[in-house]
Amino acid sequence: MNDQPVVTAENLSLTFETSDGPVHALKDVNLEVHKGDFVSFIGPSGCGKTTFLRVMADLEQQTAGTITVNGVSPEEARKSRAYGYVFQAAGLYPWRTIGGNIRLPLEIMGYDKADQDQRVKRVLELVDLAGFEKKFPWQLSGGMQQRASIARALAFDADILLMDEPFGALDEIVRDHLNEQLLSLWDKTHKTICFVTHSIPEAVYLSTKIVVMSPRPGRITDVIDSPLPRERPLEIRDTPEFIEIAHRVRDGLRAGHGDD
Ligand SMILES: Nc1ncnc2c1ncn2[C@@H]1O[C@H](COP(=O)(O)OP(=O)(O)OP(=O)(O)O)[C@@H](O)[C@H]1O
Repeated sequence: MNDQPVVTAENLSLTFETSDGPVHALKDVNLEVHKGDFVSFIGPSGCGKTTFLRVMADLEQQTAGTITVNGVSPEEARKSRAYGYVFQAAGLYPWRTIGGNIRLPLEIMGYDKADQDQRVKRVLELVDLAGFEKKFPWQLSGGMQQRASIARALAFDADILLMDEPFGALDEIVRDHLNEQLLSLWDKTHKTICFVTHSIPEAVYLSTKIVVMSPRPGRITDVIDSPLPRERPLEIRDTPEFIEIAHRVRDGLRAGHGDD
């Protein structure tokens, strides 16, 4: 694993001023994410998972502390197209085909037509949707739509994929399948992935690093570097090593609740 830091947050805090008073969405967050890491953020609602992803992506600004992405500010990283962002809802435009949806950011960024065609084809193959380019979103299952939205985030070769609970709305079997596919995609593309989830098994199955968070104020309570191998069949979830990490995550989540 490469040791080059992709994200470095130091004493990062973000307080929202609201009519009900200040909301401490993030308080003194310290974290390093390395190139090629698969990092999951797990914690109860309101612990700042989405806010942290949004700060990385330059969609929100911290009120104290520092953060760098690829060694520069989130704004500079955004301008150099360092990120792809995948949301909980696939967010595909119903009037555009799957290919048309993936092509949209490429059109906006001014890629020429031949380059667009080649990129759309490549990312559809990566997410196992070759042949679905001309279909409309409503002709695909929920899981396939989510894969299309991942393809859209991959199309312009961002090295960092920010994924905010992308599989949260899907049933467990579909989710298992997408988790396997996501790991294989991560392996093939060497991306750095930051992934928000509420699911302990999902976090443990996917991650090289698990960041456990707690609310009020939003903070990190544990960072677990996973000892699991990179190669992970779904059955790994029944092994003692897997169960031990899952226990540690659960304990971290319980301890955070106890602070309320
Ligand atoms: N724009 C905003 N204005 C005011 N408060 C906000 C804003 N965005 C988030 N918050 C508050 O900041 C805290 C952290 O929110 P955030 O969405 O990051 O949590 P989360 O861990 O992602 O939660 P969930 O799992 O429910 O998505 C919450 O208390 C939330 O209400």
